[in-house]
Amino acid sequence: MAQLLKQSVKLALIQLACTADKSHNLSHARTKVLEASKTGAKIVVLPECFNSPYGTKYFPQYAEQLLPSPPTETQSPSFHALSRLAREAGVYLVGGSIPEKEASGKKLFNTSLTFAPSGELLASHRKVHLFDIDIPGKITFKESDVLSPGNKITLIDIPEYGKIAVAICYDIRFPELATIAARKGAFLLLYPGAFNLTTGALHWELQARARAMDNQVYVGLCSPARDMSAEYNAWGHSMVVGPNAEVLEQLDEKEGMCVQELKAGWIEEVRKGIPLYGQRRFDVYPDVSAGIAGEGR
Ligand SMILES: NC(=O)CC(=O)C(=O)O
Repeated sequence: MAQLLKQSVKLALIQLACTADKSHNLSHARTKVLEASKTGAKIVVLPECFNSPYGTKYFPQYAEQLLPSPPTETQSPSFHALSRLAREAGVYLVGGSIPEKEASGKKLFNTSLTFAPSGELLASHRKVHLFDIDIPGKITFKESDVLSPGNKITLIDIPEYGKIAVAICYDIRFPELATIAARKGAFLLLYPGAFNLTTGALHWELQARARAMDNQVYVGLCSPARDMSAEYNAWGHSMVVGPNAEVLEQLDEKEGMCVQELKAGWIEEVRKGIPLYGQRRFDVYPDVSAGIAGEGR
């Protein structure tokens, strides 16, 4: 049987210090992505909302339409900066996420764009599950006050390496998305995400390891660095987890970068030892991946 990850590849997660200045965030991301590419990383990931503060009052102000053609560059600065950067660095760039304004201008989304080393847009993922929570005395957040949800699972076929899945932050709490992506052959689940000091301490590592353990795949979570002067304090702790749910690397809360080699053959080795894949009982419960098309764009 063919290996899910066709050849070993270095993954870099950039835990970026994000500010309220969009053009600074874009140029700082460029510096860090170029630094990541010098380590030999071929898949590079930025955090959720890396070009804007994370907060519902900021999304309308920072949102961009995603217009690929040249005369519209001023309307889509992040789209163009990420595309150019993927080409300049020669990497597959999972551009964290940015607030997106739909063409009609009516709806806003939290959207992740993935570019090939040619600069071509390979996929866009709109956060499917919006972050609406209310933990008394701790944190209340309601993305759905201003954002609309996406409606697809995003699987991206990278010819040299295999399939990866991209989803955003709160999406990780819904294991169906991960299971469907893994059953459709993903070797890596990537989540740009910004948990906070309450939910980060409770669930960040647990979620990453659970998705890896359930599906026996690699998982990467990429957070912004923590900024205690911002209204929303990100947890940080970007991490790479292996298919045995082993934490390969985890940062603290400060700006930094995880660079890890994902090893071809390791997923198959893990699945040989604990052969969940041949032991499922679809005669007892349904296959959640049946009939669902994972799409790139
Ligand atoms: N920010 C999010 O989307 C999710 C989060 O912080 C959590 O699930 O906790």
